[in-house]
Amino acid sequence: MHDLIADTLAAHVRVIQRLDRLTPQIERFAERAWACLRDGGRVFWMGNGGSAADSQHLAAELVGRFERERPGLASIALTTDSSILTSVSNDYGFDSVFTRQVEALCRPGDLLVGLSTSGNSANVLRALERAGELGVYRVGLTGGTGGRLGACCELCLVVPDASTARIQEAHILIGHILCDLLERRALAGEAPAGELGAD
Ligand SMILES: O=C(CO)[C@@H](O)[C@H](O)[C@H](O)[C@H](O)COP(=O)(O)O
Ligand SMILES: [Zn+2]
Repeated sequence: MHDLIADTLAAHVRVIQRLDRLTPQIERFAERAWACLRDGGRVFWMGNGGSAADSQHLAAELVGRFERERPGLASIALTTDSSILTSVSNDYGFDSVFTRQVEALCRPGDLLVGLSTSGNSANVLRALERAGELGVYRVGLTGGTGGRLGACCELCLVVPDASTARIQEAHILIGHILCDLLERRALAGEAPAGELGAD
């Protein structure tokens, strides 16, 4: 058991060390997300299983706070409303569970993040395709080969590892880096549109 724990810890560290190659893409992600929020857009998140948990975790960091006091940032996880999730799945099928919400909620200028470790979850891919038709900027977080996700996004961050768990651990680190960068921008004085006041 001791060796298994040591192996997992070592595998985690190896993946995290390889993430520096994604620095330009993380920077671009933060620039696009900041531009979206500053101009009154919203950052949406979606994914299945552990990636659903990551989606609501990261939306909560933006609406609430990450590490510093600052105004709330507009962010919504499409994974949280059990009535929407069950009714859309029941009436239209599980592959439509995010697409229907994208059609109802997303507007041009918004940003949608799809998290899929395989890059092949049909409900995520379908929603990203629809979001593209609606003028939404699309970011994919995936790993391994990237599956089909990259073809549905303007920006795709591929964690260089094949293990679902290691990819998820890298995704939440990337998400926390994003929250930190957005929080710093929010505190630098360039307020999001919602905080600019009535005139
Ligand atoms: O958290 C885990 C595994 O660590 C699982 O719940 C995992 O997220 C689920 O199997 C997902 O359905 C996988 O979907 P995806 O990442 O391939 O899009
Ligand atoms: Zn997991």
